[in-house]
Amino acid sequence: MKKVLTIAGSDPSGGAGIQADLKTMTCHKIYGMSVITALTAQNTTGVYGVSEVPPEFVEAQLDAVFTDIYPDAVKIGMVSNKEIISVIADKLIEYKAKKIVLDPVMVATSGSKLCKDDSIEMLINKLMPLATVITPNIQEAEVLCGFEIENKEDMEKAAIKIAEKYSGYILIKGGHLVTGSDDLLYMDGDCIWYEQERINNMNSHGTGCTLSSAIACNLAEGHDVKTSILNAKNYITGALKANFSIGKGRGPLNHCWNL
Ligand SMILES: Nc1ncnc2c1ncn2[C@@H]1O[C@H](COP(=O)(O)OP(=O)(O)OP(=O)(O)O)[C@@H](O)[C@H]1O
Ligand SMILES: Cc1ncc(CO)c(N)n1
Repeated sequence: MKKVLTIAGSDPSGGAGIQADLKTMTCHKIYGMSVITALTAQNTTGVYGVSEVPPEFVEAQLDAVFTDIYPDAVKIGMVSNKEIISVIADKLIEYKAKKIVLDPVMVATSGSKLCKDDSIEMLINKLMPLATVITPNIQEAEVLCGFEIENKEDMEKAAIKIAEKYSGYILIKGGHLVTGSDDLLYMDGDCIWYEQERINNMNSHGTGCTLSSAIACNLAEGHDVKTSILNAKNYITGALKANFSIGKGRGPLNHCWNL
């Protein structure tokens, strides 16, 4: 069985963060492991509190995992401050971690901030260079490129701009565009569009976490980046189409739809 590690925040309501990642891994028949960076008090209606894990304890968790069960791929989600980002980058370098999917989580679906403004530079300079693929949504891509994105043409321009600072694969997710849910993969001047008709389902809490974990699972299985994204996109589409509906707000996906 392949092993994947998620480094992310906890969502006690089970739709996003660590919980979404571990469910996704289990439904891919992958052995999932988790290093928790922050506790959040959140549910389908919003984020009501965040308690960051001390960086030394993030470090202790990373040591515990890497010295015992070496992951075949790593997914990084919510990393909310500079100290935590720095410690993660140092440890990933020390343990020579491979196949790293970085979801630069900045804001929750509900609109709450999940990272401090002054940590973004550290994320760009220390963590992004280690990633095989980064998966910003539209809003996060806007922060990374410095201009507004309104359509697919803007997404291509944004990817070209982000590529000035980052040489790996860039997947800009189009889930927040009104026109459709097409995602753009950019690398070395090549654009690949993963086209998907918009599914009429407001229960999309945790789609970003789930997609990046599914990509990590596919990379761990030995698929290349393009195939991993195609498979992950099919998985997320199925999980949205399953039309699961729980909670009082924007509900989670049905992670088990494929079993
Ligand atoms: N209504 C939808 N129909 C089809 N695909 C969707 C829909 N909403 C999101 N997706 C897909 O889900 C994936 C995650 O995209 P999205 O832009 O929602 O990420 P995100 O904002 O990081 O997610 P999160 O809500 O977890 O923060 C992408 O592949 C996107 O295309
Ligand atoms: C813990 C956590 N990570 C990521 C997201 C983004 O969906 C969220 N809402 N919560």
